[in-house]
Amino acid sequence: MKVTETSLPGVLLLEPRLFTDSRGWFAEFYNERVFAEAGLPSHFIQDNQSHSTEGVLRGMHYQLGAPQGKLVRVLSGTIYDAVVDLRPGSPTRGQWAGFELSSENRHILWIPEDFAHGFKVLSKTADVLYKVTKPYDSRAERTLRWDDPEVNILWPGSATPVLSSKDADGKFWSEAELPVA
Ligand SMILES: Cc1cn([C@H]2C[C@H](O)[C@@H](COP(=O)(O)OP(=O)(O)O[C@H]3O[C@@H](C)C(=O)[C@@H](O)[C@H]3O)O2)c(=O)[nH]c1=O
Repeated sequence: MKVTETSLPGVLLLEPRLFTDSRGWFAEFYNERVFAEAGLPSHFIQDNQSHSTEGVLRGMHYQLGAPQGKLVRVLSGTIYDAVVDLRPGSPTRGQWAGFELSSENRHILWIPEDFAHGFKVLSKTADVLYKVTKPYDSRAERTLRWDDPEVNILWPGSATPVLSSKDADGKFWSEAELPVA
C-alpha cells in the first residue's frame, strides 16, 4: 500500500498494490496490520455505500462532538472528493483539499475526525463505499455549504449540482457550529 501525505496533515491518499494476472487483478483494500503500521485506525464500526447519478453533490458533512474518521473509495465511476479541515487549533483549519477518486485509479482517501467531507459525481453514476470509525448520529450531523465563499472549494464542472434539501440548506462557514477544543 502506497501512502501519500496531502496538503492537509493527517489526510492520506492510499494506493493499494495491484496483483494482475490473466484473470484480472487482486488488491487488498483494508488490512488491519498494514493500517496499524501506517498509523491509521484499524477499527471501523460501519461500512456505508451510496449510489449517485452524474452531477450529484453530497456534502459537506461532519458530526459535531461525535466525529467520524472516514475511509473512502469508489467501486464504480469517478468522483471529486473534497475535505475541509475543521480541527480546532489546526494550522490548516478552514482549508480544503480535493481528490479525484475512481474505480479506475482505485485511490482510497483517509479522512481523520473533524473534517467536513463531500463529493461530486463526475461519471454517469458512481458507487462510493466508505468505512467509518464512529457511529452515525443524526443529531450531531451538520452540513457546511458546498459553495461557501470563504472556504471556496473549486469543484470541477460548471453545472449546478444536484443536492439534497439538507445540503441545499447547509451553513456558511461564518455561521456554522464548528468543533471546539
Ligand atoms: C450517513 C447515514 C445516513 N443514514 C440515513 C439517513 C437518511 O435517511 C439517509 C440518507 O442520509 P444522507 O442524506 O445524510 O446521506 P448522504 O448525503 O450520502 O450522507 C453522507 O454523505 C457523505 C458525503 C459523508 O461523508 C457521509 O458521512 C454521510 O454524511 O440515510 C443512515 O441510516 N446511516 C448513516 O450512517
